[in-house]
Amino acid sequence: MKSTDKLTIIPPGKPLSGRAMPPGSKSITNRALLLAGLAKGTSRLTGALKSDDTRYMADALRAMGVSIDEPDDTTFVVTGSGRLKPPKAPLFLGNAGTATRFLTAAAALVDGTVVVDGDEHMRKRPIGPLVEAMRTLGIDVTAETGCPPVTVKGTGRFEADRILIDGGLSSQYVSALLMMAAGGDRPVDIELVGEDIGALGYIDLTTAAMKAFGANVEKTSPVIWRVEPTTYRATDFIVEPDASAATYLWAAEVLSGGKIDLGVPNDAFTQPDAKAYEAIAKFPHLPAEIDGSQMQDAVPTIAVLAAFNETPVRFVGIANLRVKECDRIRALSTGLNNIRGGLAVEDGDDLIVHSDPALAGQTLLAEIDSFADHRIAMSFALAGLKIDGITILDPDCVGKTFPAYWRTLAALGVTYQDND
Ligand SMILES: O=C(O)C1=C[C@@H](OP(=O)(O)O)[C@@H](O)[C@H](O)C1
Ligand SMILES: C=C(OP(=O)(O)O)C(=O)O
Repeated sequence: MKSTDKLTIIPPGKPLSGRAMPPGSKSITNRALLLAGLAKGTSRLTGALKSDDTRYMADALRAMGVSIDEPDDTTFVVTGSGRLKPPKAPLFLGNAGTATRFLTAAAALVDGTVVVDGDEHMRKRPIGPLVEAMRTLGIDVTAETGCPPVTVKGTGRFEADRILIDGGLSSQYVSALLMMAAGGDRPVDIELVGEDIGALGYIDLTTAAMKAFGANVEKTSPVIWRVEPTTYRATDFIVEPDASAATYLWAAEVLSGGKIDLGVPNDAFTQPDAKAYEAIAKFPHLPAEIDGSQMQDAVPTIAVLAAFNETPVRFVGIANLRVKECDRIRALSTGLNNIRGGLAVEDGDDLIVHSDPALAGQTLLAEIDSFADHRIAMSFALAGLKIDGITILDPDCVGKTFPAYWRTLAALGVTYQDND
C-alpha cells in the first residue's frame, strides 16, 4: 500500500475470515540478532521480523563489524567475529526500545566508545536504571537526561559477580544485562531490586534465546539469575510469530464474528502477550478488571475491544504503559473519547473503558492520533471494523513491528477510503 498520512477504514459489514499470518516476533528477532552478532561464526535466523525495529538492530550490529545478509523477507544470516567493534558514528535506533536497551548493555563488551541514540520519542524513554547498574560495574557510561543518548566508553570487559537492577520501569534493562553478562569473565548473579518488574515473561524469552546460543543461565531464586561466562555460540534459530501482532487478528476475529486462521495455534507462543488470547476469547463478556502487567503490549488491543464489550472494563497494572512509544494510557483515553465522549476515564494509572455495544454500526467521525505509536494505530483500526468514520493518522507507524498490517487486514476483506 502506498504511504499516506491518514487512512479511513470502511467497516467490512461481514465477518472477517481467511488466513492471516502475524510476522515474526520483534522481541525474539532482536534478541537473536544481538546474540548471533556476539557469537563467533554464522547463525541463520529464519521466520524473523523485518521491520523498523529489527532493521535498526541489524544496522547497528553491521556498524559494529557484524556481517548480516538478508537472503529473503524472513531470514537473517549473521556472521560475528565473537567481538563487537566500536562504531564510527552514534548508533541511531529510532524508537526501538529493545535495540536501545540491549545495545546499551552490550556496548560494555566493546573496546571503545559507543553512543546509543534514538529519535525524539526514544529520547524521552527512561534508561537511567540500566545506566546506574552499569556504573556499579565500573563501566564509564553517561546519559545526561536519564534517557538516550547514552555514551558507553567500554574496555571490552567488566568486573562483577553481582548486578542489582530495578526493572520496574522496563524489563528490558534486565534482559539487556543478562545478555551482556555471558560476555564477562566470571559468573554473574543478576538480581532484581525494587518493587514490581513488568512482564516477567520477557525475561524468560531472554534466557531461552541465550540458552539457544549456548549460554548457561539459571534462575537461582525468584529474583536472581546466574549467568556463566560462556560467551555465545553461533546457531540456526527459528523465530516464532509475534504474539502482540496476533492480538489484532484475534480481536478482529471476535469483533467481526469471523474465523481467522493465523497459521499458528494460540497456545504455541512463548511470548507474554499470548495470554491476551484468553481474555479476547471472552468478548463480549470481558472481565470487569483486567491486569495488563503481564501482557502489556496487548492492552491497547483489548482496551479498544472493550469499547464494544457488554460491560465496562478497568485495566490495572499498566503504569509503565506511560513510558512506551508514547503515553499509551493517555493515547487510549484520548482516542476512545474522541470516538465518543466519556468512553474512557483515566483513574490514576488505571484505564476504565465504559463499554457500549451500541457503538457498532454507528457513524462517528473520529480522527485518531496515533502519537507515532504502532500499537495505537493498529488497535484503533479495530474500532474502524465496526464504526463508520474512523480515520487513523500516521498509519505508516505500523512499520515499527508489523509493516504488512494494512495489507493483512485488506487480505481479510477490509477496505479503505482513498483520502487523497
Ligand atoms: O523485552 C522485550 O522484548 C519487550 C519488553 C516490554 O517492554 P518493557 O520491558 O519496557 O516493559 C515490551 O513492552 C516490549 O515491546 C518488548
Ligand atoms: C513497547 C514496545 O516496544 P519497544 O519497547 O521495544 O520499543 C512495543 O512494541 O509495544
